[in-house]
Amino acid sequence: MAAGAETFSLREVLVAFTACVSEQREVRVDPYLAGWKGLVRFLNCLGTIFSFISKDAVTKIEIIENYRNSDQQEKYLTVQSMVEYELANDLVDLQKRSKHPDSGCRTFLRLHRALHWLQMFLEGLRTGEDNSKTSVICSETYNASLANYHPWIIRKAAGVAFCALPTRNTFLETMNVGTAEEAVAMLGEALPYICEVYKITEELYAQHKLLDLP
Ligand SMILES: CCCCCCCCCCCCC/C=C/[C@@H](O)[C@H](COP(=O)(O)O)NC(=O)CCCCCCCCCCCCCCC
Repeated sequence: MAAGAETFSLREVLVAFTACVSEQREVRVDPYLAGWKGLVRFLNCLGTIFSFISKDAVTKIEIIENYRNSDQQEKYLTVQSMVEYELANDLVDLQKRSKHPDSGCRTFLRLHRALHWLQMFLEGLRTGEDNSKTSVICSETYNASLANYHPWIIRKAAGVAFCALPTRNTFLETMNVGTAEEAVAMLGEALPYICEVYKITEELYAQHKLLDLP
């Protein structure tokens, strides 16, 4: 485990996702990115074998952060306002990546798909047997979700990296939220919020036919 892991608690990350949904049922971008940044820090604690994954996540987080720091920052306050602004101004490549290869909409979609994996993975961890293998939970949930969007070489590299994951109980303790039982309880509290963020985004993207953005 890399230095710094002991000062890090996954609770703060999950709390960020609980702050994502506004009273109008909009998804706030800043806490969403804060949640992902925390997950990336956690992933980095698990070892350098995961750095190709965290680098890609960081690239995507930074693309959206740049929009949040631009002249158009208020247009990127929520996922709803981002979609509305980019579509109204023709800022999204709908068929193939060309004029706007890094639109907020296509970049956010990549994180959104990864959130689906996260939701399934955390649920698998929460309900798994004490001595079950995190690597198995991880690869099963990855194959059922994100893998469908990844080329063979990425799937292969991901599969190799998953083998480095510790057992479920060690993994739960690495989360620094107390005992494995306490970590499971925290997952139970946090997961409905993550599911809600996922569901709202999925509905929005489906409504605008954006779920297959190149
Ligand atoms: C705990 C183990 C973590 C395993 C992570 C499982 C997810 C595996 C994802 C593999 C992605 C490989 C990197 C490359 C991806 C890109 O090709 C691909 C497509 O992008 P493009 O359209 O711009 O080309 N990118 C993506 O799909 C975005 C992937 C973002 C992955 C972020 C994963 C962060 C994982 C954080 C784990 C934290 C675990 C917390 C547990 C309590």
